[in-house]
Amino acid sequence: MSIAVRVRGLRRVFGERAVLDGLDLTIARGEFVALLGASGSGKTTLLRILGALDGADGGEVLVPEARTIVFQEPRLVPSKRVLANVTVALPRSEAARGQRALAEVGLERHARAWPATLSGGEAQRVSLARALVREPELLLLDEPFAALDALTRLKMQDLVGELFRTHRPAVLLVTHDVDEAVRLADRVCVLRDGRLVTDEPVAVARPRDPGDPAFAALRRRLLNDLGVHVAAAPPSDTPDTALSPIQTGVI
Ligand SMILES: Nc1ncnc2c1ncn2[C@@H]1O[C@H](COP(=O)(O)OP(=O)(O)OP(=O)(O)O)[C@@H](O)[C@H]1O
Repeated sequence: MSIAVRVRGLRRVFGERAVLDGLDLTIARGEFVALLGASGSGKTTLLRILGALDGADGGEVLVPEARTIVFQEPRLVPSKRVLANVTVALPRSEAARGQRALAEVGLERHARAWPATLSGGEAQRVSLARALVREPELLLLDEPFAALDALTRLKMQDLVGELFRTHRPAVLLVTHDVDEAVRLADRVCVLRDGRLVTDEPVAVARPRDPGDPAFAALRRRLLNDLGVHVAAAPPSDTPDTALSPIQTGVI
């Protein structure tokens, strides 16, 4: 297995608290890993360290040079048109790639638009195009769909799945949404008390259907690992409307 990310014994301390405390994580090249954890468990801290936006207090972190982060908010430059936002980090000679990246996220006709005229979902697609145009070996996604409405979120998940299959970067996706993690990832991890308490492959056939018993069983296990106790699946004659919000998998 060729490795994209190797983290050993990672420690990060804020004040008195070791937010990351002996964390180990390996991501293979081209592997999609989802990271779940309660609010404040240190997910963003880990992502920021992998993206070199923050330093570690101990341990070993090996990541590829070619890496990019997509945040919850698109962080576009308001004074640059959409295409210029996408190509901002490219040499001028490679600007044509920006147009192709926009086409991949379905926004080729918005190349000359200003960021302020885009919807939230469109702006986030631009930020994905900006990240992928550099062909990163590691793509760090920090709750990239959290601010979007449920329908846009599902469409974005499909898009990220497609882009992942085309570009094949290693991905670390931080999310609060257990279903999103199970839909997209090759492996899911749960961060608690400074380290990964769960790290397991997603053994659910693709395309992944939340109605698949293997999907539901993994969801239930992950929610339990996150401290949310969910009863076993209801009998099949129970109407869907009986599902509680927790069973949608968003923590
Ligand atoms: N620069 C900082 N200075 C002090 N404390 C910090 C700093 N950055 C993060 N923390 C603390 O570290 C803990 C973990 O924060 P982090 O943002 O990594 O959690 P998270 O799991 O991403 O949470 P959420 O899911 O709510 O986004 C929190 O208690 C936070 O207050």
